[in-house]
Amino acid sequence: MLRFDSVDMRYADGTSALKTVSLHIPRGQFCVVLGSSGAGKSTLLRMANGLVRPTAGTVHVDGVQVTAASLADIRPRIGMIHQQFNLVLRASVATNVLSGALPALPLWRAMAGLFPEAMRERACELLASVGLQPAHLNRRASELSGGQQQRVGIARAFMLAPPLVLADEPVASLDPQASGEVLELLKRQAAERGTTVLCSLHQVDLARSFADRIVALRDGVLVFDGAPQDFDAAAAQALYGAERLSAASTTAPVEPRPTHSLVWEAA
Ligand SMILES: Nc1ncnc2c1ncn2[C@@H]1O[C@H](COP(=O)(O)OP(=O)(O)OP(=O)(O)O)[C@@H](O)[C@H]1O
Repeated sequence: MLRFDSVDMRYADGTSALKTVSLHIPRGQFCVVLGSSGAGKSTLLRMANGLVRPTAGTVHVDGVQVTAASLADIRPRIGMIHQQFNLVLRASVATNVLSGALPALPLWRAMAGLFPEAMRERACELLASVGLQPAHLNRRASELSGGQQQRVGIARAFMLAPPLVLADEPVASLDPQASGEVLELLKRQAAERGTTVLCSLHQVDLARSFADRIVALRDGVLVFDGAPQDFDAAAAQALYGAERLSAASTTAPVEPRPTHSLVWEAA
C-alpha cells in the first residue's frame, strides 16, 4: 500500500533528514513511527503525500509513484490527521468534516461549498461513528475540546474512504486520557475499513498498545522495524537514550517544536 524505497531527504539548508530509508507497509496495517524530535518522522509522512520530494529514492502509494504529475491522483487516496488538528475554527463541525471531500470535488463546487447530498450524509455518519452527537454538527469547531476536535479531524480524514491515512503525532496536543481514546478510535475506524495507517508518535507506551508494527528512526536512519512486543526496554533505550526515555514513555502532551515553512494541507 505504501512503499519507500531507499529514500534520502536533504533539505535546502543541507539538513539530512532521512538516509536510505526503505519501508513497505501492506494494506490494512497500523504502523507507528517512533523517534526523538528531529529524527525524521514528519519528513517521512510528508513524503507519502508529496509535500516533500525525496532527494533520492522513490515513494509509491497504492502502486502509483508519488511525483508532481501524480499528486492529483494520489491526494484523494490519502486522509490526513494533524497534531494541531488543523480545523477551521470559525467554521462548523459539519463544514470541517466535509472539507475532507474537497480533493474529490470540481473546483467550482468546492469554491461554492456545494457538497452533494451523499457527502453530507457521509459526514453525519462519520461524526456519529467518532462519538459526536447531532447537536455538535452546527457548532463552531472552536467550541469543542481538544479531544473532540481531533475526533472531527479523524472524521474528516475518512471522508473519501481513503485506503491510506497519515497521522502526524495525532495525540501530541492531548492529555493522556484523550490520547488513548483518540488512538482507539483511529484504530477502530481503520480496522473497520481495512485502511492502512502510518502514524508518528512520541509515546512508546501508546505505540506498544496500538501499533501492529513499530518502526523507529534515529537521525534519519531506520533503526528498528518489528512487532510491538519486540520493541522492548533495550530497543527503547537504544532509540532515546536513558535520560530521554522517561519523557518518551509518558503520555503527557508534548510541546510542538517550531515548524519550518512547510505546512500540512488541510485535507
Ligand atoms: N523545511 C525544512 N528545512 C530544513 N530542515 C528541515 C525542514 N523540515 C524539517 N527539517 C529538519 O529535518 C530534520 C527532521 O525533521 P522532522 O520534522 O522530519 O523530524 P520529526 O521526527 O518529525 O520531529 P518532531 O517529532 O519534533 O516533529 C530535523 O533536523 C529538522 O530540523
